Amino acid sequence: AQVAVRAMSSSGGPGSPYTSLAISQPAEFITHVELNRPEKRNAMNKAFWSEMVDCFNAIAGDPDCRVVVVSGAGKLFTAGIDLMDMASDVLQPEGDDMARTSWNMRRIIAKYQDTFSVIEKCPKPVVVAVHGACVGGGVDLITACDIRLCTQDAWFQVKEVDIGLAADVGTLQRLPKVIGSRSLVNELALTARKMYADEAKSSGLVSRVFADKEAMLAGALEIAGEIAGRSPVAVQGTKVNLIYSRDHSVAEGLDYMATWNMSMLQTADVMKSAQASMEKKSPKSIVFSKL
Ligand SMILES: CCC/C=C/C=C/C(=O)SCCNC(=O)CCNC(=O)[C@H](O)C(C)(C)COP(=O)(O)OP(=O)(O)OC[C@H]1O[C@@H](n2cnc3c(N)ncnc32)[C@H](O)[C@@H]1OP(=O)(O)O
Repeated sequence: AQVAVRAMSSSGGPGSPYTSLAISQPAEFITHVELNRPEKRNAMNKAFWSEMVDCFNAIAGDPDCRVVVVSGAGKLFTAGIDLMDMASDVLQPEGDDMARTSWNMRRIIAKYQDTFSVIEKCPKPVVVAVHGACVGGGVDLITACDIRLCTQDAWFQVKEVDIGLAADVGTLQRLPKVIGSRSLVNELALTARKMYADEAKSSGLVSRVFADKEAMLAGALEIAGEIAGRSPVAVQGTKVNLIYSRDHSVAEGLDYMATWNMSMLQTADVMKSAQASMEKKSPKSIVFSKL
């Protein structure tokens, strides 16, 4: 996995294992994953749905990556699922009878769900930076990320009802956990109305709004740098436990945490970090072992 991530540095061109993504390493321990079909508004084609899984599995196992930034190339973040590819893949499951066809359809949907669940399962935090439109599958994608940023011109649309389906790859499950108002989630999902940057910020979908894409990417890299400079044991344990706690009771979360830290507290990172803190040094001055 590690080799795959290294090999794909500055990809998108010859030698890259990906056709829909461009991967680079803008700074030590930071991986930038760019949705890279700008001429098709980064519409999520067949290649994209499987390449994201390969890419994030590789990132999960790469000790030289501690944090990921995701953004879109070109005019906007993404136009959602590729409507041209959709007909041939999702809408034509094979099977000798209804049971078998349905079974195959279920398998296809589960595979599509993996494309974004892999982001959540990756222990490295993922910062997503949205400019322009974020449509349909784009909302599924960003709700699986850990930190969401956008530009002032960004808009978000749970578009699925407009194309005749209930969103089935994460939005309906994760968006209610991201923004506090159930009523707002219902309104967005049932009407497919666009939500603009200011409302995205006030509702809690994004934590920061930037004037333009350049400022946003600089901001994303700054946040990523703060994360990458801290103990990977602490950071990855924090992500895993935050997600666990979101889906469990407080008592279950505390129990899981105790089990997690009974081993993870036995790390040199605690002593190194505590010492730096006593000496009023930044954690970024510490050299942590790779994880
Ligand atoms: C089990 C499956 C689970 C997944 C479900 C996911 C569901 C969804 O994602 S629902 C949402 C589907 N997306 C859409 O309905 C958006 C369609 N696109 C647009 O509305 C506009 O393109 C957009 C507002 C995003 C941008 O407009 P702009 O004027 O900037 O660009 P266009 O001139 O429209 O497009 C430029 C070229 O890109 C192609 N393209 C855009 N979107 C898609 C798409 N979703 N699928 C395929 N291709 C797309 C467009 O055809 C143009 O191509 P070309 O004519 O060759 O230049």
